[in-house]
This record gives sequence, C-alpha cells and structure tokens, in this order.
Amino acid sequence: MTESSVHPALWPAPHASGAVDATVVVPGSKSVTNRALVLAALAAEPGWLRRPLRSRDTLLMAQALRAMGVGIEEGVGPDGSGEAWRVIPAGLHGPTTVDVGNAGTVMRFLPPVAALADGPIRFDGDPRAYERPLTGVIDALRVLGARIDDDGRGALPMTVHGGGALDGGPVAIDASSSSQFVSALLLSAPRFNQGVEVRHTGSRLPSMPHIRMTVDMLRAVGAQVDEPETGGEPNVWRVSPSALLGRDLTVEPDLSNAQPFLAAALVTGGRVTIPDWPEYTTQPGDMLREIFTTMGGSCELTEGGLTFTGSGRIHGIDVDLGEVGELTPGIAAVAALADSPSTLSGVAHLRLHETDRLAALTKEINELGGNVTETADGLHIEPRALHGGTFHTYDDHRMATAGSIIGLAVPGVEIENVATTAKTLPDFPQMWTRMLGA
Ligand SMILES: O=C(O)C1=C[C@@H](OP(=O)(O)O)[C@@H](O)[C@H](O)C1
Ligand SMILES: C=C(OP(=O)(O)O)C(=O)O
Repeated sequence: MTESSVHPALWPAPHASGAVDATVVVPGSKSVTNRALVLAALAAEPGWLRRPLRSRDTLLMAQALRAMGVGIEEGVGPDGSGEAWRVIPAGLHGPTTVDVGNAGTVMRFLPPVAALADGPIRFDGDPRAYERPLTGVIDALRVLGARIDDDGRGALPMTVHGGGALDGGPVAIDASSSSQFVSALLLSAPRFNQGVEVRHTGSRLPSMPHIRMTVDMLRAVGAQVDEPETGGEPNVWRVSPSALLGRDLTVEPDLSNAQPFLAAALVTGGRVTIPDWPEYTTQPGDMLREIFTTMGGSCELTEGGLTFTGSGRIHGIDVDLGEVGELTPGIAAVAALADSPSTLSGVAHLRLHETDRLAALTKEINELGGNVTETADGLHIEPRALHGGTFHTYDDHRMATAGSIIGLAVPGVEIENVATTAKTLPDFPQMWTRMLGA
C-alpha cells in the first residue's frame, strides 16, 4: 500500500447535512462488461454490448482486444436505443503490447486469449500489477500448451507467444488468491482444441459469485459447462470446445459501485433508489440487500429498482465476506460508524488487491481516530468518535469511496486522489455531490 510520492489534490468529502433522498443511476458492471467483451471477441459472429461500463478497466480491455485485431465500434444498439459497442471478432494477432493498468480482469482474462493469437503479446501494467498474483494463469497456460516468457516470478511483465491455437485439456490450479484464475481459464476454453478441465486444489476459493457469473455468461453464448453447483464434481469445472454465439447483451448496473450510495442511505437515515437493480444476478453486490439490512436499514425491490432506507441507527456485523470481498472497504466504512463492533472475515486475499486493503483500511480509519485491528483473514472494528483528516487511497477506487462514506458523517475528511475512482466509476465525485444535493 505504498503512498503515491506525488500528492494529487485533496477532495473535501461532502458532509451530509441531513437524510439523503435520491435516485442514483449507476453505470454498467465492470465484471459483466469485461467478460462480455472477451466472449464477444472470441465468438464466431458479431455481437452487441449495450450500456457497457466505460471506465479505466473496461477501456483497457477494449483497447487490448482492438490491439489484437478485434473490431469494437461505437453504435446505438440493434433496436436503436442506448449506447452500445458492436464487437466484431477477427483473427487474433501479435505482435502487440497490452496495458493491463491495475485491472485484475484484464491481467487475468487476457493471457488465455493471447495464447490463441498468432504472434507475441507483451503484458505490462501499473507497478501494483507486478505484485498481484498471476501464477495460477501463467502456470496453467504452460500446462495447456502455451509458451510464456516472464521474469521467473510468475507475474507481470511477461510475453505470451501466441501460437494461433492452444491444446487445452486438464489442469490443476490453486485459486485461493483469486477467483479470476478460474474465470480466466474458463472464458477462453471453448476456443481451446480440447476445451478445459480446471481443478482447484487450494483450501479456499474466494468470490464464488464471480465464477458463477463466468459460467452463466459462457452458457448464454452457447458454451457447454459442467461445474460443481449444477451437479458436477466439487472444485472442478469443464468447458467443451465449441463455437460461441454473438449476442445482444445489456449490461446490468454495477452493484458494487451502487454500494457507496446505498451506504449513504444507511449512514444518514435517508433513502436511495438504484433503478434497474436486477431481479436475478450473479453480482456479489446483490448481497448488500442482506448485509446492509442487518446493519440497520430495509430495502424493497420493485420495478422501479432497489430502494434502500436507513433507520437512523447503524449496527455492527459479524460476517464472512469471502464470497463478496470487493464489498469489504464499503462495509468497513459503515462499520466504523456503527453502534457496536464488527468482525469482517474470510478476506485475507484482499491483501493482494488494488492495494493491501486490510492494511490500508486499518491505517486510514485509525488515523481518523478509529479502532480497527487486522486479523489473520479480515478486520475487527470497534467504533469510536471519528475526526476529520486526510484519507489516503493508495490508487484504490474502493478506498476512495469508503473514505467518502465516512465523510458523510464526519466533517473535515479529505480524500487524496479521488480521481482513482476512474478505475470503475469515473463520474463518482459528481454523482456523490448530485446525490447530496437532490
Ligand atoms: O472476476 C471478477 O470480475 C472479479 C472477481 C473478484 O476477484 P478476486 O477473486 O481476485 O477477489 C473481485 O474481487 C473483482 O473485483 C472482480
Ligand atoms: C478487486 C477489484 O478489482 P480487480 O478486478 O482489479 O481485481 C475491485 O474492483 O474491487
């Protein structure tokens, strides 16, 4: 969690003068957009992606696929409504370089795609991307027939020497540090000569809803997937080789990006509606309905969306967040304002996310007067009266939104580098201010 040597501007996090009452339209899901781009690029025919998220992570994904030869054009969607990308698959070519930024989805989902390309694809990214785990993907691809040059650490930077095709077949990986290893291998597998059989051998597997999302989206484009949750062997996923369909997909709102706005209702005892909240979804953010209700609110899902209403009280929570790790910073922020202690567990792997999120949350909340302690796999939070100060974000979008949640209740909180929210929600500061002025 290195602090940036330059200190980008401090953003005074708005303090809420009363209960918020707002409707907030949240842009598309990062996880859905980046999976849909990969699947559309590997399809046998063009497809449409409506209401895609346009943020650093998804624009990097689109740019990388374009660099390998895929057509991604701006359009208005087949029925004339809404912004859309038309994705036109093509032969995948190197040589080229992929900038992954600090996007887990780009650094993990694209090496298997690059193995199918014809020519070398170099992968590079932000300094933090060099530290994030990638061995599960690199080692697996080598077993499946790919040639990869890295510096021996099993991390970025590296070059995948695409041979135009990949054998595929059975492979064992330890995905306890990231579910994205499993998703990465499954997403490209229909295009491997023998498909794939991925066997997870580690003790824990985080973020299962994101693996479910991968499986659902593969099936939606015609892939055949056997997996543990529909009667398959535990910890084993099989994808058969097949052509993929080009589809017309509308991307759901990003429910993890809805989190700070729902938290605002909880923290201020107000009410926030998120339109287009899906009735069924694999997004982990859907768990917020339960988690934030336990912490003191109530919610109603109607045709108009999800309305979350705070009760004016915030309660602590004891919860395993292993399935929904990316919600941890926002939950920790709310927990720091609660009327009782919280224990958040099951998230040791967050130490290897955009920053070491457990260390960063502990340090930043404590510097505002809080009492957070790191445990082996999470955080213990004893609420204290907090005071203003600088909230450092360590180039982590979810640190910036977590600090903003605290700022609603604590005057004088300043967020360092709020622009880091551009990773998944470039418009965050404006949306936040609008919500408070509504
Ligand atoms: O596949 C995905 O889209 C994601 C999976 C999760 O990664 P980890 O399993 O590495 O936590 C999640 O935290 C990340 O924000 C998005
Ligand atoms: C962990 C996250 O992102 P990434 O896709 O880079 O892993 C996140 O968005 O919280």
